Amino acid sequence: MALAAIGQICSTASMAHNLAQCRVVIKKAVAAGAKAVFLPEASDYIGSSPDESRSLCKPSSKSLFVLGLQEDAMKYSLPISVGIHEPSDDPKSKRIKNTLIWINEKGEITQKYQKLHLFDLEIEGGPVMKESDVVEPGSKILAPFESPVGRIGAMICFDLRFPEISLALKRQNADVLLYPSAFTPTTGKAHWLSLLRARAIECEAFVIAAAQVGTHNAKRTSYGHSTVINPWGEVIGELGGDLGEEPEIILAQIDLDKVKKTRREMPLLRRTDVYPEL
Ligand SMILES: O=C(O)CNC(=O)[C@H](CS)NC(=O)CCC(=O)C(=O)O
Repeated sequence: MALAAIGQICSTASMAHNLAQCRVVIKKAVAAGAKAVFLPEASDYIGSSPDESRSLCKPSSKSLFVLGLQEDAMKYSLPISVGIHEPSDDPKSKRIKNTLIWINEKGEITQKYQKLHLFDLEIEGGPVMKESDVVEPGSKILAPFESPVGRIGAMICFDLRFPEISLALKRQNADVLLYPSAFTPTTGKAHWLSLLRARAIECEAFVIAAAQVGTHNAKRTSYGHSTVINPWGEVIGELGGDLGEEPEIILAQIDLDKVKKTRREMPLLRRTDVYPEL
């Protein structure tokens, strides 16, 4: 049993401002005795145009945002999961990476996951997004890794719509599924909670979804509603759709016995003789 802190922020193009918001979350987490902190997708920045997003992008070793979080992780002996942007490995590429990094309690980056599914959306009279113009997709699932709150399976935002990836992580014994996100208000209202609960129920795992909230710039707003769900599908922590006075957190006990008990009481044995194993 360990306490997780999930922070909800509103990133802008100012990395200093975004780091300050994350530090409010971290301070609250430390005061509460949390054993790990979870921050949203794109916590480092949300640009107002593809060009701005590209120009703000730096290697994590040179990002004041990432260095600041590494310093805090070390100072408080507190691991941090956070969504950031990184340059492509191909110096000629015009696209950047949408990455989740795990900073351990010594302040070292020990895990990286690059978002597999990119969000291209064109809703009539609604939001239009073309993430694939700016972001290059990853090409592998990150094997689940150990943390103070259990074995973590990392995904990002739009990955939530693809159960194949969460099922593959569950098959590798993930206890906790992460979906750091920046959902649109339109799709969030319609689908966010149902998808998160479905992933928790079908994987019999905890789901931790730290979300961006509120108005990032004249063109972008996020749905918020950061959520934590247990392996039975019950919402054990939830925030609202406004930033409020300052970034808020959810504190949630991650009880790994609940994962074992749920999987023991209702085994979900797949018919891989009939359909392929994921
Ligand atoms: O722009 C950035 O830098 C950060 N990235 C995002 O906000 C991404 C891509 S635009 N958002 C999503 O994947 C939302 C998915 C969603 O809303 C849904 O599946 O309904």
